[in-house]
Amino acid sequence: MTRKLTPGKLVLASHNKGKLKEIRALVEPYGMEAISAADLGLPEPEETGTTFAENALIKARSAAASGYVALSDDSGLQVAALGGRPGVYTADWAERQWFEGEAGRDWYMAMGKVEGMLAEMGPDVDRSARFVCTLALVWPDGEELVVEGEVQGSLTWPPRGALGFGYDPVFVAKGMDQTFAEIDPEHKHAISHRADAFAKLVKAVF
Ligand SMILES: O=c1nc[nH]c2c1ncn2[C@H]1C[C@H](O)[C@@H](COP(=O)(O)OP(=O)(O)OP(=O)(O)O)O1
Ligand SMILES: [Mg+2]
Repeated sequence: MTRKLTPGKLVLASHNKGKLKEIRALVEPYGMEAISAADLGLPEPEETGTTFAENALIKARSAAASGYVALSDDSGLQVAALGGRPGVYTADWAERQWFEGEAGRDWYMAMGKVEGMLAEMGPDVDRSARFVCTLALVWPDGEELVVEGEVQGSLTWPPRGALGFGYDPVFVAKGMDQTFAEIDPEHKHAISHRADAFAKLVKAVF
């Protein structure tokens, strides 16, 4: 049995603003006060793992050195026709850029790269894809928990919608017509890979 999480401070070991917003909304109802790794001045570790779980553990272990329980999220898009790519390299496919004085990633370029590869395969290419989310919870004394969630769907082009982040404008979940960037955040929280993983975390620690 895993240790339970008691209400209090929780470090979110992510430097992605879109994710931070979603994870905050997920943990706050459980009485957790979410602080980001950046707020604590923690460095962003290099994600040298080859699996989502390895990278999630690298990020959470690094943040747990702060003395607080740490929660990280390593996630990505797996496209069937591309043999599961970009997968753990999803963030890397969007080059780092500076937007209005802030560091960020060029998601439009990344979505275009995926679309270009699919387009080369012809009009009948299998457009199915899934988002994967691995959450790692690490206590400062070394206890660890890893859970994984997913959502199945397909890719659409051109991108639609301005909500969410990352690849949301091109991802349509199974059985839906709207992209993840066109639906309310509450709706995305109910069906996303992050919500799926979080539900498993809740079962284990709350
Ligand atoms: O719900 C999502 N909607 C759209 N795109 C998403 C989603 N979830 C993950 N993604 C894409 C973007 C993200 O950047 C990459 C994961 O890369 P990943 O290394 O886990 O995150 P990151 O570098 O952006 O932030 P950090 O490592 O500081 O948590 O997959
Ligand atoms: Mg990352």
